[in-house]
Amino acid sequence: MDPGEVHTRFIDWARSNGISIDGIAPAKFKDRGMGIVAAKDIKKGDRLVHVRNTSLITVTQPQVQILNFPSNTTIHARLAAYQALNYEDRTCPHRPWQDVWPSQEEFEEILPLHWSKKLQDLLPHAASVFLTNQRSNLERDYTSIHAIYPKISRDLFTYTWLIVNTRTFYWDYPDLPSAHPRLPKKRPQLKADDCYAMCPFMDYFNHSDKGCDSKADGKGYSVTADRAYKAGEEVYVPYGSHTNDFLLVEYGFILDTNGCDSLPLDHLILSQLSSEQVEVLKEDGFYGSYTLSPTPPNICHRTQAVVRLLTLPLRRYSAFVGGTDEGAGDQGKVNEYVIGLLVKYERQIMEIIEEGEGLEVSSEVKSGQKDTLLRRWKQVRSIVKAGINALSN
Ligand SMILES: C[S@@+](CC[C@H](N)C(=O)[O-])C[C@H]1O[C@@H](n2cnc3c(N)ncnc32)[C@H](O)[C@@H]1O
Repeated sequence: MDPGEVHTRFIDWARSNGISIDGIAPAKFKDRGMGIVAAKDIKKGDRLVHVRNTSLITVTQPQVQILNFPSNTTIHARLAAYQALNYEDRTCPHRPWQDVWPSQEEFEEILPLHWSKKLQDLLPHAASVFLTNQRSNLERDYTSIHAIYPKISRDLFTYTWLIVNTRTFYWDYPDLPSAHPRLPKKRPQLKADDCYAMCPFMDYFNHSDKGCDSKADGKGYSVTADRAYKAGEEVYVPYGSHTNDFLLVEYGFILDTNGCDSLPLDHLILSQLSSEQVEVLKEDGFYGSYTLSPTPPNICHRTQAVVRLLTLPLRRYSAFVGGTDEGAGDQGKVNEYVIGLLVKYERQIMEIIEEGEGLEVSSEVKSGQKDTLLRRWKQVRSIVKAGINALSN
């Protein structure tokens, strides 16, 4: 189970930097880089790792604070710039940590941001929306950093920005008092985008929809075993309740089994609405975020509402959203409408899968990228089929 020299050096560095590691070790896995294995049998509730708050990298750390950023620079951009400024410095204090991160080439292979346009154009709609947002956030951050640190190249910034994106943990500064001047904003105003911490060693854990519990408190960050593990088993930490489209764009992989997976239906439904219907839905708080899940009840309450507006007299829709009618009497009509949309979508999916299968592997279309894209589309088709079957019965 020897993880290799750079990893052994990093573990020594980690232990001497306030990180306790108990019963687990880094290991290399096929198709997912490094991860964590149980180095011995582990009991449920055992603490596997603790990272002291002073070993985290956050914007309140003095070495990040001394950098000069305009006040509207995002936390993501500040951490990425800090890493970029240190990246070429062999004497940087956390060099052993940087040495175990995935390379730029590995990101180019797995992250859709780096895929060719040909493949990006074939992404499922939800993934393509995530990618557009990611691209515009990166552009915003690069523009603000380039203005003050022009020596940081776009390539290096993109790399460290993606390192931050794939390797940070949620940290709402529990070690600092509520109105501490080092907080980016006063605590009650903290947004999720402010709560980034880079967490040495913790960032070895791969994601699964089920796994160990991670917890932050005033002393630092820790991971506790969610169940018993046999020596040699991989140990996961869930990154959150994410769909496979989100995981693909933000982290560069999809899960074969993902209890949090679903499909947004907005791209099928919003185009069916008249401008009056859009107004009604906005007023009632039911505009957008329509979802299809692979398991019952398959269509969410918001989808129930919008389809009622599309297919029934206004008063029946109003009774449903107002809660005076549960809507069972109209369910057949709602299901029939959604099945119609899904059957049409399934035909489009088949065409896309056919197009994807026909792509020749080349420098523009790497075989792993094509494989991931097709796997995702086949998952999308299964969710759609499950929806059609459930609603037909
Ligand atoms: C926090 S890092 C985890 C450690 C990482 N595997 C490494 O080699 O350093 C997150 C990255 O790990 C990979 N990853 C995490 N969970 C995965 C999984 N279940 N399957 C495939 N890749 C995974 C993805 O590349 C993701 O961007």
